[in-house]
Amino acid sequence: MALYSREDDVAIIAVNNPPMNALSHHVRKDLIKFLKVAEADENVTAIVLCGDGRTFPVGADIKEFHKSVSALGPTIIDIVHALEKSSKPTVAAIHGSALGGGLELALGCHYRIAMSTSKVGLPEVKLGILPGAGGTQRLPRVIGLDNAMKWIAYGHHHPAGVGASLGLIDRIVAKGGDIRRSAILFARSMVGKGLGQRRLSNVSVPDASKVEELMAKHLKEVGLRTRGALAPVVCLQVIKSSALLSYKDGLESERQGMMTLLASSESKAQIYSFFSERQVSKWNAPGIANHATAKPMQVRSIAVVGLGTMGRGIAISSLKAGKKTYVVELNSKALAAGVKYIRGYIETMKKRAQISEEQAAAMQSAIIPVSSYNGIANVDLVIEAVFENMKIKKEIFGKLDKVCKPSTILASNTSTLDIDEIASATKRPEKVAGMHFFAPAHIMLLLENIYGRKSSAETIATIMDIGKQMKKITVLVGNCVGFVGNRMYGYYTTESVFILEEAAYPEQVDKVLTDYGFAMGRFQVGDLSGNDIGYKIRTGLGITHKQQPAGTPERKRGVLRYCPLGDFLVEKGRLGLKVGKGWYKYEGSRTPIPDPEVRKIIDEYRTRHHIVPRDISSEEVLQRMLYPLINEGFKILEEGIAANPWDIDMIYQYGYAWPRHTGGPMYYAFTIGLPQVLKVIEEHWKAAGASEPHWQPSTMLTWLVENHGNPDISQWMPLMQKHKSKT
Ligand SMILES: C[C@H](O)[C@H](C)C(=O)SCCNC(=O)CCNC(=O)[C@H](O)C(C)(C)COP(=O)([O-])OP(=O)([O-])OC[C@H]1O[C@@H](n2cnc3c(N)ncnc32)[C@H](O)[C@@H]1OP(=O)([O-])[O-]
Repeated sequence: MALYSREDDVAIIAVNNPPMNALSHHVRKDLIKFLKVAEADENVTAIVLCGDGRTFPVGADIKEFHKSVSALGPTIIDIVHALEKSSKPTVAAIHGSALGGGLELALGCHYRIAMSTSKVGLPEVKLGILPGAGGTQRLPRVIGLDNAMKWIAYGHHHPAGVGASLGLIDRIVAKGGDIRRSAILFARSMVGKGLGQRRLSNVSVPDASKVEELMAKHLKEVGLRTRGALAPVVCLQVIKSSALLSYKDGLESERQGMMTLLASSESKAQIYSFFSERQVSKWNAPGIANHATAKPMQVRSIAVVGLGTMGRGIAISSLKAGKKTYVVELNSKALAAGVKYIRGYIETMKKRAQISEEQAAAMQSAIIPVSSYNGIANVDLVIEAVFENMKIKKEIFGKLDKVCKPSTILASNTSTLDIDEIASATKRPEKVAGMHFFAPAHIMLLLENIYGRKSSAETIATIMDIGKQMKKITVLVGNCVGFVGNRMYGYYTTESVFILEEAAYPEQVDKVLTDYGFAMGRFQVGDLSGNDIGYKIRTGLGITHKQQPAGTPERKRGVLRYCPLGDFLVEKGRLGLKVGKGWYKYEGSRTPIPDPEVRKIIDEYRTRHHIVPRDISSEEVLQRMLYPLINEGFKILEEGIAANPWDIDMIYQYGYAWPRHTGGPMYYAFTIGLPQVLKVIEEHWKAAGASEPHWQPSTMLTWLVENHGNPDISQWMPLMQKHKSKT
């Protein structure tokens, strides 16, 4: 709803639809109604539009999308035009965020004032759509075509100050000021001033003459940064019409663009992603607790043990979350180097205005370097980030268990090792869990938290809460080798080298993946993170080429098919970008260059095994790269390691750069259709059999297809639970 009140001669229309004042149908009806009241009331000389509670409206009600109510009149554009047409000055009073349809309402107003702390933007492209209430036509008229293309094609939230510098915001109210009072005074001061040029539909686009060069520039950039996503391109085409067509015709092209995008599978995937980002925080650990039943422990101090690349990033995330941060290295040189890096990075963030002077000073003084475990006896949470070795980790956990106070939670940043085994080195397994950050930990948004068999409800609630305080997309999963992300990824990399054996070279496989939307292909990612990481894991499993007794078939490990090409690379020193060569060669930049040396290694290997390379379609490459990963995702769901498909999809979007406009591996399977995915998996399983167990179809996938065909992704787990409860 919206509320109407008057302050003497100024009408105040306040949107009141907690938590974010989304412009649901009932709100829209109230807004039109109250605008008519204000317009008709002779005692009213000006109108202020604002939001109650946390924020100004943050846009259309996304929950109404794809429901008939979203199109029910009045629409947001109707309200925009009513605000603009008003004979009395209309002023938008912005606090919190004015986003999407909310900012479009403000663009309907004759004036906009905002709190200095507020944010403004048109983020619709992140939902796979475009600003559909005049934003594509009105924003360019205020901030120019160039800026409008940037704002809309990428959908960032901009500080109000930036909006003011571009002429979008007419007055900034300092922190602590009263935005509503300021707006009333401002509105009153505008009474009697001409509104002609304040009606944006009357104004022309300032840099319209540059439309072709700007279009070319932004299309190129969008092509590089949003890899194959439809919405950014359609946004640019529609914004272009603001420079070439009348306001009315421009609006029509906006309406058509919106229809195209709303009907696209991409926008459905991105809207699914919007709600999934929020769903994952509603965690559930079956048989232990869930987000509603468990209470987190208060954490004032965090100790990070090990200041390698991961430890440094975790320490910075802890400092950004306002925690007293103990940084631990037993070796004084390593301690000094780690602290130096962290202090330097804080200064860099300050220079980039990512944090304020005060925040930087507070972070600097919250760093406590420590060179013995005794120094962290009283911390609330320890996050261990040392070398990936079980023996070393158990030793450290054993020592921490002895020195830390009983309430201290001990978490490991391991990316694959068994949490229960680590916990067994302590007398407090209920206080042990995994917190798997992704490199670089202070940049990557994903935090994969792992609960062990004995982790307590409070321990789980606490690590989930810390993830939220670090502003991470925090996903809770159960304990198994490789947890969710790396467990699935293992089959992605396994199949990739099988494809090299049979038919393709690294650059061909990677092109299929980047065309699909990944920022980088599998082999380029291997070179970036270091091919020796995978080699160490294979060495730990005893399966690398070098470790095999003489006479062991190169392409077999017991009954399992094996491909040693990745081993050959590492054994030849081709560790990746860090040494200038891996699956590609690198000549002074991060640009991967196909290397004839690698082709030679692959060709010689094929010759040795009498493999005649065959043609392979992009479709087959894509299916063989993604379907084993999806199949494993279903196995993870049936085992209860992940509670919901969106947990997996958020892990892949925020940890493995899975393209957002396809939703993630599980949502992608739903888009393709589970019967089709199962059919392909079964064909490979029939062909490969026990030598390639990653193609053995998941029981859950098979059951869903046989009993429900392609049920909506939101129904997968309820259907499974119902089935299980009957059996
Ligand atoms: C014509 C027009 O051109 C078009 C068509 C449009 O306008 S399209 C719409 C364009 N607008 C957007 O894209 C902005 C979307 N919102 C956000 O980006 C964020 O909310 C936020 C503003 C940055 C705050 O983040 P937060 O972290 O502080 O809180 P939260 O957890 O996210 O949100 C708190 C709760 O509010 C819910 N919520 C937030 N925005 C919503 C919206 N626009 N519609 C419906 N629900 C919304 C959210 O699901 C969560 O619910 P629950 O989980 O508690 O049940």
